[in-house]
Amino acid sequence: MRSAHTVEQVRAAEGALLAELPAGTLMDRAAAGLAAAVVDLLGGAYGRRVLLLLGSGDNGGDAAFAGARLARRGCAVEAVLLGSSVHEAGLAALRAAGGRVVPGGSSGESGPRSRPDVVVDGIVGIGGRPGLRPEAVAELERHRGVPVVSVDVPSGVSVDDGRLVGPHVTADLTVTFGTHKVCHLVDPAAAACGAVELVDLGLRLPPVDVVALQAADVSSLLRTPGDTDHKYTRGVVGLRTGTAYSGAGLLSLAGAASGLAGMVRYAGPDEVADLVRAARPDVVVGAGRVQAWVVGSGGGDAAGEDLATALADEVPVVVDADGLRHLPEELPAGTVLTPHAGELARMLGVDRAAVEGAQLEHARRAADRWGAVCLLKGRRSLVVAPDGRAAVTSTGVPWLATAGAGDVLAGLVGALLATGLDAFDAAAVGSWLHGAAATLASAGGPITAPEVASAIPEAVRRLP
Ligand SMILES: NC(=O)C1=CN([C@@H]2O[C@H](COP(=O)(O)OP(=O)(O)OC[C@H]3O[C@@H](n4cnc5c(N)ncnc54)[C@H](O)[C@@H]3O)[C@@H](O)[C@H]2O)[C@@H](O)CC1
Ligand SMILES: [K+]
Repeated sequence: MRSAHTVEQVRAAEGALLAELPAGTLMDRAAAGLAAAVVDLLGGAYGRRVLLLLGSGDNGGDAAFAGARLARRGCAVEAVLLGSSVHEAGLAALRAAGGRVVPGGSSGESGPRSRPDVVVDGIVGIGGRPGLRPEAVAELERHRGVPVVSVDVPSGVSVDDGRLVGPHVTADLTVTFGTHKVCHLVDPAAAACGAVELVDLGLRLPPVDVVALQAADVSSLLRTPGDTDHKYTRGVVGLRTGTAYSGAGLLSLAGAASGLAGMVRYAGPDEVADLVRAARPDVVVGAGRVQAWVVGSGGGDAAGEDLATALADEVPVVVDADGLRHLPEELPAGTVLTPHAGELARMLGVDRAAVEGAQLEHARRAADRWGAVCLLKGRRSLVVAPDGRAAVTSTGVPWLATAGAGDVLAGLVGALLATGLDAFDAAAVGSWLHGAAATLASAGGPITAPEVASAIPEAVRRLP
């Protein structure tokens, strides 16, 4: 599991460790890891040109000490000072190792002599306010096209919530220390991190609020059938979907009928039921006892009625698409809402851009408002529980942004709920598997929603 901590948690853990260790130990560990990552990226050290962008805090200190290590290994290291002050010990170490300070600025004459092979962004770290000063923006602009390694976080991003609220660095690689921060996992900031590498500092950290499941976590959460299981003990998932748009109904069914639950029931309108009978002999048509319902996908105006009927059964419910327009004031614990950014914006009465810019905040608002798990679909879908816990989905490919993919996801989450997973785990595991299935189906090329559904069993088979 990848875990992300807040700045406050990191500071507390660092403080405790700093008190036990000789001065400079943590920064030395950070700088060693950072220098090694830069050498890896460059494919060597000797003769490589490294440009450090140094701000005034310890983030710049990390970069300067790493620069000293790189200079000792034969890199030509230059530094531009962008802060009102500089980490003096770091700068002294850099100079002693042969690194030199060069003026910044937009003119080629006053700056570094030749194009660097890498820019190391030590402008600000976890102590930074979001945004960048104009000098920093100009300096970054000047080296556009050169790979950027960010120290701890891409400078300028909002570290604790993953927002982007002003100019920021867009990194190829971010080398972070001690633990992941929220901005490494949550979009849109996560998209600015590039690849993320974690350097262990030996911090003792508290439990986390934001995680990203890995394959092994999914494997241990997934309920696999035992010798004594039969179809009913494995769980029955029911669908009241496709009332207005039969295609969406069939796709939610395809997601639900991927073999994870013991049985799938379709309880939608007769016209769609006829299609279901023809397409899916494994699906039982007609209402009956279920352990979880899926409603809303392709539901149109009837989705409100479908939702009310499902809720009356007092089993967990996945509410998708049109169902999200008919939410009652309060929902029972165990409900999963699956909006995309536009739907969540409508639910909360805000602009879509506001949701896209602050995804964690808005998903948390919805989870809190309705007392339900909110699965906000996006490049890195977010699953948030009413108590604020969040799981970020790290699987998937851009090709997954295709019509009907959300219907498949709703069905899949419903099937997982029916197997007995709680709402948070069902949504997190479902979202992870959905992304993994998309990656398998895509194999680098375009995909359609039915192909994603068909690849779910293979995604499960490949779990460790
Ligand atoms: N605390 C520790 O024990 C460790 C900290 N480490 C490093 O220390 C960093 C945190 O250092 P600091 O607390 O000194 O803070 P930062 O280096 O993140 O930045 C704070 C400084 O930047 C200025 N600043 C704030 N926002 C700015 C902006 N938008 N543009 C320009 N300047 C801005 C502030 O005035 C302050 O001088 C971490 O990110 C990490 O890189 C590592 O060395 C590991 C150990
Ligand atoms: K940085």
